Amino acid sequence: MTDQSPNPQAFEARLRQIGAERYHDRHPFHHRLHGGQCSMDEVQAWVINRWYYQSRIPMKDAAFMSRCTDPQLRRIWRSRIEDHDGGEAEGGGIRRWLKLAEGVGLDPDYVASGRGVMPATRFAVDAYVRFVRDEPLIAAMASSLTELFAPAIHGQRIEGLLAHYPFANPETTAYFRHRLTEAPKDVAFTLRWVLDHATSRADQEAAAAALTFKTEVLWAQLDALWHGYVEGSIPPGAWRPGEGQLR
Ligand SMILES: O=C(O)c1cc(C(=O)O)c2c(n1)C(=O)C(=O)c1cc(C(=O)O)[nH]c1-2
Repeated sequence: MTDQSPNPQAFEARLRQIGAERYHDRHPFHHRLHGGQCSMDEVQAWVINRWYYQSRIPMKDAAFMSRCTDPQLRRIWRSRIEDHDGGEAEGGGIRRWLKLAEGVGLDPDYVASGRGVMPATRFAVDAYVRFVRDEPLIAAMASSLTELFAPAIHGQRIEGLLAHYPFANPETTAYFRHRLTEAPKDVAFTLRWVLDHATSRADQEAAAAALTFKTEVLWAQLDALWHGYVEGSIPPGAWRPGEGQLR
């Protein structure tokens, strides 16, 4: 029996359609943030919770690399960890995120401690790390393909923050500017790899499901932020406005 898997162009179009329908650029919290309607409490809540995602990205990439038997794949993948951790002197994305934290008036040590992160943020992000650790390599790689859609949202964010919030300046938005070149580099390689290797119907289904799962990881974090800080239903143990401020 022949496998009627769609050609790579059709498969790529399917992946892009998942982003068009489900990526978190469509979430009302992002419209509010980029449109300048967030209060500073809401901005601080976003920075604290999104920190947890940032902090776990290099850990999920290390989990991925621990499973790669191919040195060439590890060589390429390790630049993702370097982008976030950087060198001791200059740092990387993690340090740039903490500059944003300071810029919005938060104590960077408080943010880096992870205290105050909402349970739903933890559950969503931890699920992503576990997915990449446990699922087949094609699915693990495909789950990072949300980055196909990230440069557009980073561009909107830089523009929106600079237009609407006094804390926004080249230093506090540096995290997003760096991602404008880092993400396309990562995603060009990963998309090519997934298109070349997911040639059976089953692999294409698994890759599409992985990308869908990842859009849910991102969306769930913003739903939690909205419920907690826009609607004011802060879960027990989560950050409360006024805590963790820069002195
Ligand atoms: O601000 C965003 O909307 C956004 C989204 C995503 C994404 O699509 O997963 C990432 C990032 N930023 C990001 O900064 C980042 O380093 C990153 C790494 C990954 C990944 O899955 O490996 N996604 C993302």
